[in-house]
Amino acid sequence: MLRTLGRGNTSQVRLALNPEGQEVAVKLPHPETLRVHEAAERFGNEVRLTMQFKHPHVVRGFAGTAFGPQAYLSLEYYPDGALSEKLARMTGRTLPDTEALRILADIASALTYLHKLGAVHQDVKTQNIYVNEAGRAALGDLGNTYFLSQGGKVSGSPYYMAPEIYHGESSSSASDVYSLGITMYQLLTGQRPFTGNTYEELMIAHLTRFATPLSHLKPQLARPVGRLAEQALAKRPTDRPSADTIRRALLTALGETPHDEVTEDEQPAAPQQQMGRHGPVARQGSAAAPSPPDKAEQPQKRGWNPFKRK
Ligand SMILES: Nc1ncnc2c1ncn2[C@@H]1O[C@H](COP(=O)(O)OP(=O)(O)OP(=O)(O)O)[C@@H](O)[C@H]1O
Repeated sequence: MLRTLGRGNTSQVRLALNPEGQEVAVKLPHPETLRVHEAAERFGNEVRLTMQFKHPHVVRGFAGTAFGPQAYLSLEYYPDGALSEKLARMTGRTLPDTEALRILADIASALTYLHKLGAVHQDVKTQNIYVNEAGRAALGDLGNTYFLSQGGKVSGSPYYMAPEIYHGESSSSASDVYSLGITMYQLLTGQRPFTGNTYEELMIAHLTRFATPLSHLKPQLARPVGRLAEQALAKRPTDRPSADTIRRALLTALGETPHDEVTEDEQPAAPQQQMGRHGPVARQGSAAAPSPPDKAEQPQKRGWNPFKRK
């Protein structure tokens, strides 16, 4: 292990060299994570799904052990850390438009892929986006991800959480699209559409307020992108566009011709039988847990965690 890259609620992440001499980020669960059943399940879920999904814009997993004292996950290393951390280091917390559009197109592409497979990510936010030196982005933290056909515990992060999740309803591809809409707004304007000093204030904002139209805040933005970002924040899930529609508009705004997303060789491999120390995991679903606080962006109010559901 070369050095510590960061610490989250569940694990610490260290830089290491794999047997091929390549730099990798290694996630090691905290001892408390392994002791608490739900947290250990969530880590195991992340290991299993990260190894299962294969997509250029989903953080790549190289190897892992889902459960037990030797549990770990080796991941592609991103020298800039999470996008939230990169933004916090930048004055104004905004990226040039082309960089923001590219990151959003890549994340919309990752969601298109997951949704096509019947999976829901449940935690799209800048803390879970990683950008490489070429400016290409990948969606990480699959701890809360689940397949709709198998069911899973609903979770999310209050700044990014769709109205129906606040209502206690189930998550869906549309609730991921809502979180993508918040991320679009944040990356393209430098501000969040909904703010609050308490969980309740934030909930009321998401349930009852309407964001200032992106076209007002950013008149130079390609109209279809602005319109779709606003529609992504629709209160009713059925009024939101698909991740693929958003992906196509973002690519068009970048001057590219969008092609179809999922190809044969992008399908996930069969579940990795050798992974768990105690045999393969039968099915995932109950592994989700509330999201972590974001150290860089957390409001200064004590006793309230804007990244945890009540
Ligand atoms: N692939 C990576 N490359 C570089 N740095 C990383 C990578 N993955 C994680 N990190 C760093 O480690 C920190 C902790 O990672 P992460 O937030 O995923 O931890 P976690 O405990 O698994 O998550 P959670 O808090 O959601 O339970 C990140 O904020 C980031 O700084």
